[in-house]
Amino acid sequence: MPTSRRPDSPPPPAAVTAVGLRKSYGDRTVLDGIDLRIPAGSVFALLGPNGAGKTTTVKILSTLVTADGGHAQVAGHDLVDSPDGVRAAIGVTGQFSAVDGLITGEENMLLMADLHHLPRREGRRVAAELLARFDLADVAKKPASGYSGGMKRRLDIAMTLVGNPRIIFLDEPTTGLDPRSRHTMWGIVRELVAQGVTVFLTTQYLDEADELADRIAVIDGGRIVAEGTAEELKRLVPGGHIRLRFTDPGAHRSAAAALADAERDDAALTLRIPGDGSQRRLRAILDRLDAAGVEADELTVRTPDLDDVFFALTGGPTEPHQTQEVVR
Ligand SMILES: Nc1ncnc2c1ncn2[C@@H]1O[C@H](COP(=O)(O)OP(=O)(O)OP(=O)(O)O)[C@@H](O)[C@H]1O
Repeated sequence: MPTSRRPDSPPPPAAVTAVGLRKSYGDRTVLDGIDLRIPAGSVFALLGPNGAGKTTTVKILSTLVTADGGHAQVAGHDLVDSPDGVRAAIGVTGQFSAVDGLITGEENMLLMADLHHLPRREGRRVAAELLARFDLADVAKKPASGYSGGMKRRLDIAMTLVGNPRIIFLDEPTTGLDPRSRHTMWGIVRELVAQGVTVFLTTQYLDEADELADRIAVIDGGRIVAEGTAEELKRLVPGGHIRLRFTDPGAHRSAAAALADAERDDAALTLRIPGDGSQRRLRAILDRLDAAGVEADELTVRTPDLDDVFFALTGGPTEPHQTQEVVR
């Protein structure tokens, strides 16, 4: 559930602002003028298909790559004037993990503690605390190469937190993880935000953005094509519908006659009726079918979701459409 703010409270300061960020590789424009404003303490999702420019945005904002144009501030530090200030305030975990598989989880953590110049005793304390918090205490003394994908991601985030960053960039944190590990990762993100950390995540998964983000920007071909809350984005697309499927052509014909506002597909023997899927709307449709003496073989309700937004804005879905089936 995204974090919420009291309506009368002043807007929080920005953790990240970017204006007109541009980047090209050769003659290929990868970012074509990206504007962002991410309030401190919120979760922001940059949602886009492969090659949209998500990782490039993260690399620029985390000072790993220089932009060709535009400017940005992260944690109040300008990327160009104060890259060290930016680096001191952020943590980044990417698709290419910082975890060294040849050493143990604990050794990876202690290495990070050394990089942050923590005194030895303090480093051990922080490492042990974070390993426990991320459910890695039992495997702390085993080489990280034997960890599962989810464990490696958790270790990666734990390593990032050694520096106590106020802003964390998570580049596709759940790509390749099984559903359980994805949910664990979502829990971790929520916990971070509860502690006041700002989370900037990139994702190809609409449900992930929907689940976690206060605001979502949809990026496609290096441009932000829409930005808003999940609800605002869903309002951009036409409403849902109720779909009836028949096996008997006669029943299909009778139902079509009874439901004059239905869109009819004679080949598939389906009817598609605009509607919000509310109980009242469903009852009205079923009553009309009953009155006509026909019964549908399948009834599905489809409410607009981020898939639809994605489809409308980028010209293609990233995942198969999910339908909520209510009667079969
Ligand atoms: N160092 C580079 N040299 C040349 N092209 C690059 C370089 N880095 C990225 N690109 C190109 O820039 C485009 C955007 O890449 P980017 O990694 O930012 O996309 P992405 O949205 O993160 O996609 P993915 O989900 O696949 O990681 C891609 O077409 C990619 O091939």
